[in-house]
Amino acid sequence: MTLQAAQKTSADSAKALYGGKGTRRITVHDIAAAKERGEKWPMLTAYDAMTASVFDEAGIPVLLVGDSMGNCHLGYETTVPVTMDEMTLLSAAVVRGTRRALVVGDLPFGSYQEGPVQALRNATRLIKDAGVGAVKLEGGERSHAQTELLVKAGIPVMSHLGLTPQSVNTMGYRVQGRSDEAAHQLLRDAKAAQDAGAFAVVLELVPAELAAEVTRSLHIPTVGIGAGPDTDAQVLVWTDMAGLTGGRVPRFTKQYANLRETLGDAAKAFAGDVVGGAFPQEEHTFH
Ligand SMILES: Nc1nc(=O)c2c([nH]1)NC[C@@H]1CN(c3ccc(C(=O)N[C@@H](CCC(=O)O)C(=O)O)cc3)CN21
Ligand SMILES: CC(C)C(=O)C(=O)O
Ligand SMILES: [Mg+2]
Repeated sequence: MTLQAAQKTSADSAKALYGGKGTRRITVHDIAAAKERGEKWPMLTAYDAMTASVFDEAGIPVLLVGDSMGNCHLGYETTVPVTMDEMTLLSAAVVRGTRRALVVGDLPFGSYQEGPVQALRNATRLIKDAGVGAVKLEGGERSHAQTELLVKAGIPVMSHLGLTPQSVNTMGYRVQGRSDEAAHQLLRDAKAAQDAGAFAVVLELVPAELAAEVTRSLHIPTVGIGAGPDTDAQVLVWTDMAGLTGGRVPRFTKQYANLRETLGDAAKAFAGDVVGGAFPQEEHTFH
């Protein structure tokens, strides 16, 4: 498929999710309706207002302010150091840059593990101070009480299972759910998330067959990343998808542009013009 055709397909599917209107923000009800209609939808991460506005105008219906901002935006090695202050600041920027997308904010490591009350306090901050429409947290059974309290309080929750990067220090970055026991645990986690009231479940780095089984067993949508073709939605980290991430990227990523090269070339051209005296010219100059 050509990129243009791919873009058209993406815009069309987003339009379907918008119910053909596209004049208001997507809600979790639109997400539920898309699952009933069997529609697939795209999700991207975003960490700033300008990039978010590009994705919003491109028709991406759901934007995740991921704690992947830790490595993709803030220069940390992992997502583990990301704080509530950082999440709140960048989530607010993404909300300001968008008009139609449902903005989901990740709850960072240490902001909900103490228990439901801590989770509610921090999720409330993202809802009130940043203006996000939903939050995401890692863990199914282990985060059941947190999810339940947030949903009771009126905060939509997206759950995140499989590879949960906030646990990198215990699990590493390996494919999850390969053994029978691990597959059964993933199914239990997915059910726990659904029972607690989650509106969607991210499945990261799990075998495609298992992701398909989880997708069939739930009435809420699954959002895959490295989980094969049979989830209801797909999410990618935007800097990976656009070719801006430096160094190694996960094998499940597809690169749709090469922003690293494009930006580098622009910077080199500017530098050359300054050194060679070709910039600024008369049209850039005031008298
Ligand atoms: N830039 C970026 N992209 C991501 O997708 C991402 C982040 N950052 N940060 C948070 C988490 C961490 N993620 C990761 C990190 C590493 C692998 C990785 O190295 N995967 C191996 C597969 C390992 C196996 O076969 O078991 C790979 O080769 O892709 C995967 C997901 C996904 N998330
Ligand atoms: C990879 C997605 C699901 C995520 O949690 C993030 O970007 O932080
Ligand atoms: Mg995350």
